[in-house]
Amino acid sequence: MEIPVIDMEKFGLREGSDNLIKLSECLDQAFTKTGCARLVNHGITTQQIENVYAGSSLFFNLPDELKKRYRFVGLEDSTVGYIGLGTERYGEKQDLHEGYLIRTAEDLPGKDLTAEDLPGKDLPAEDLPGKDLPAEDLPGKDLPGKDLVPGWRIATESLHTSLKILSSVILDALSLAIGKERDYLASLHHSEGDKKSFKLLRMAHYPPTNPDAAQTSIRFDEHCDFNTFTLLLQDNMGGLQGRDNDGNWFDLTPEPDSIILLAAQFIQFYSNEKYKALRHRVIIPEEEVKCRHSRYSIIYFVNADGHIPAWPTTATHLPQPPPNVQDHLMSVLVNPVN
Ligand SMILES: O=C(O)CCC(=O)C(=O)O
Ligand SMILES: [Fe+2]
Repeated sequence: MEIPVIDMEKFGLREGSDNLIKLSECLDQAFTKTGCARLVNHGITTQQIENVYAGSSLFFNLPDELKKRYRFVGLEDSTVGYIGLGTERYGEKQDLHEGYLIRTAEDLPGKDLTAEDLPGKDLPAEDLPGKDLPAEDLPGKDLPGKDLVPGWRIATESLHTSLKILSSVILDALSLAIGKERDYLASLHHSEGDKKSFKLLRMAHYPPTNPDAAQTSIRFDEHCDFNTFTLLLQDNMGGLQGRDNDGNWFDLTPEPDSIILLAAQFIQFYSNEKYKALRHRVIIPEEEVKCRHSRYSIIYFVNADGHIPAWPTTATHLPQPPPNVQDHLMSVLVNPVN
């Protein structure tokens, strides 16, 4: 399966509407054909991405008791926090991923998480989790006794800002693609960062495993996303797959600096089913060196505001009246147990 490549530089991102029309045509083709695209020359630098992975590596390698302090408690009370290994399950198999969900970088662990918390607090900084990274890349390099993950927040904020800019261009182009005014989707996606916002950024970690684990487990079981569209960044470990219209799985292979764009449910419903949310999953790589290695990814879920109908009131194949986005999310998301 050939994944459509969209070169964002060609459209001069923030310029004339003519370019936006061209982008909307590319998105229309990509979403109609495959439900996904590979974005290149999107303006986000390798360094921005690597810095976030470095912080993720530092955090996810902390002991469980510490990570659980930041536990996600469910969408009703809060949309943010740490989701532990095995607390989300999408199918028969055991999911092997953990993640940290945020609305803004401020939701990441703050000054309350210091070197004092670490079991190995007397160790030199280079022996702290993430020691496989060069010392100058370590977000917590100013240890000991300081805020442990300031670099994670700073790096995440920078990446998040860039992802927001990219996503607003895509929202505008998709509005045109579904035959609406340019600002149509933006007007349904106002909220950002506040308690009501369901635009979420997830830092994900897939711990090392072994080839036999694939019998009973999977890194992330198949599903489609419930938001509008998803921007997905992955390291070079591989395993991400999408499912085509005939039910066959194809690889969404990592390529340096590219971002995978996935059509999700909201755009499926609001395009009158012209676009289909892409089913996807992350498998345990067959290649032993890869499956014995951690995998990191960053996923930006662009979602409409909580009070917006989850599907149009004109959709005849769906129950009417539609629930709002917030209630719909609550009903479909697997609520982590703890
Ligand atoms: O980590 C990945 O590559 C995929 C994760 C995913 O599909 C999700 O978080 O919805
Ligand atoms: Fe997903």
